Amino acid sequence: MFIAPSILSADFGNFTGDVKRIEEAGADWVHIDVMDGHFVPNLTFGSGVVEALRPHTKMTLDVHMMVDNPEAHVETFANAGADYFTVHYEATKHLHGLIQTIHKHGMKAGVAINPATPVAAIEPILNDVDMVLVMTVNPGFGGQSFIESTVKKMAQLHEYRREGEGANFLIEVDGGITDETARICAKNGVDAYVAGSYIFNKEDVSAPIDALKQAIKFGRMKI
Ligand SMILES: O=C(CO)[C@H](O)[C@H](O)COP(=O)(O)O
Ligand SMILES: [Co+2]
Repeated sequence: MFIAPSILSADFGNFTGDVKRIEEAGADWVHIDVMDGHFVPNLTFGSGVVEALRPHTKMTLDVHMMVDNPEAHVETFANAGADYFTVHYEATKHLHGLIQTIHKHGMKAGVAINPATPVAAIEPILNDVDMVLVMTVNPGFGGQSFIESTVKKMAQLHEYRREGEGANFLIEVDGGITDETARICAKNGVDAYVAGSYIFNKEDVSAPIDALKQAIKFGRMKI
């Protein structure tokens, strides 16, 4: 299991300090939400934040691109030190080619699906990706509530991975993740858990990270 705190809810004036705090508290990845004000209404940050964080942590840098035309940014994020580069199915016309380009640049390729997008839409590329991100809220903002109807997509992906030949992707969830919702996701085969407000809204970030790990362990026993 991978716990991936989203720095969307961190202190924008002290990203390196907050990244050190989550690393010491046992987080595995840093989730970096890139928003362009077009694909989603919000604007956040670009590859400069990845480049600035890279020397300060050994954690995997998990970049979530909520932008139109993600093709234009593959090279800069690869050079900045991103490990996962996850693009939205809804944001590109040439998903298969984009996955190839991401791999050519030495990054792991993820594909994200919005709550209204079915798993069937990405089935043709499931054997080509390293991760599928099931959005459990509509993208754009932190602090929203988990959308229950997304759970069956986790189960479908888990089933596909178990039955299908050549499928080797991780399943990630993002949005409204708490100990309660993480337990539901864990029961449905999820590997990576993004949480922003649940972690950073607490004084002591180790308590929510520990609570997530416990909930996931418990949920996995029910698979
Ligand atoms: O991609 C995102 C929003 O589009 C964020 O990663 C996500 O919302 C995390 O925030 P929270 O855990 O507070 O819901
Ligand atoms: Co995200």
